[in-house]
Amino acid sequence: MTLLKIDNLSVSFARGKGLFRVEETEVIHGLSMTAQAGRITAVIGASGSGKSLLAHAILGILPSNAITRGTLYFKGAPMNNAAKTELRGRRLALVPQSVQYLDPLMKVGAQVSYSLEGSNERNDPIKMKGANTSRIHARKKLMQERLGVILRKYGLATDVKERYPFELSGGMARRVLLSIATAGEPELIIADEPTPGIHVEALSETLRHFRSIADQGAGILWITHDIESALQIADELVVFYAGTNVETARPEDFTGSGELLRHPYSKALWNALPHNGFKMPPGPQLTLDRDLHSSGCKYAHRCPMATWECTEELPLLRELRGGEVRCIHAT
Ligand SMILES: Nc1ncnc2c1ncn2[C@@H]1O[C@H](COP(=O)(O)OP(=O)(O)OP(=O)(O)O)[C@@H](O)[C@H]1O
Ligand code: NI
Repeated sequence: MTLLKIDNLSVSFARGKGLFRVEETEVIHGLSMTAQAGRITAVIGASGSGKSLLAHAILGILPSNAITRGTLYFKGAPMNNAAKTELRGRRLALVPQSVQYLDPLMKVGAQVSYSLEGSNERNDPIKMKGANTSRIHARKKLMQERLGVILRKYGLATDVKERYPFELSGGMARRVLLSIATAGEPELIIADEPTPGIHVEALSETLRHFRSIADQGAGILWITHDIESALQIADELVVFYAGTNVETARPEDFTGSGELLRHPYSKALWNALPHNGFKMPPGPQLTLDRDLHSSGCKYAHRCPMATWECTEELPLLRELRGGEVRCIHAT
């Protein structure tokens, strides 16, 4: 089932220029992709390619000078800002990049309980309408039990709920972030770089947790720099380049010298990995500014296959060999 559909999303930032003029810089263009229930969709691509902005656009937390165009659908219904606020933390959850997103002045138990509340309306056997004291007690007990269950699920001892974020080790904090994101039983989880610089064991633990969350039916949008770990758990990989998606591939397409990949940038990204010998793509490294101001394919200036047609307009996303590609020359 398609949980999230992004249709032709663009994001620009408005900047005052002089007294009366406002200049718009478009950083995401023509982005179209989906996320499915029970599947992990990895979003990979270079720094600055727009991955985090995509997450923020979905959650409705872009800065106020951002201008968004295009349509986002959650289970077929268009999401306006009111819908995003309604869905956020309930049916849509974010696993943030860092522990700094935890409230430093609030005990862990309270923070996890807060997101448990999110699942109440859908999932509460003890109705609060016309509540009396015994119902309030019963509900409190139920919440404590649920809190215990979720902490145990992520290997956290019960006493963790009495701790403040600064009293957590790095590994514990990561598990707390996972508990918070999953406590409300969201249908779609957006994980923005949940694994930078963590050691191998912790990484494989995190990957296992995400896989099991997806196996239980939630959709996961996994935003990462780390192609290797994305390949271990993702059902499909969406490759970003300079603010748009250039390819959707299956994990098994990342093999050999990239001959199964569809877009020249995906091939270059794959071949630049250490075990593939750091082979860098030909052509000059462009600054994003120059990339963005060209109207055609954002990769044209670096692409060995580029022809003049490539600089005319942004190539449409098309289906190819069981995946998708945004390149007129791909076969
Ligand atoms: N508030 C903002 N105002 C103007 N430009 C912005 C703003 N936020 C992000 N950008 C620009 O949008 C582009 C995409 O940024 P984004 O953070 O989405 O990249 P990313 O792919 O998540 O990178 P990383 O892998 O480093 O996290 C960048 O070029 C960035 O400079
Ligand atoms: Ni980012």
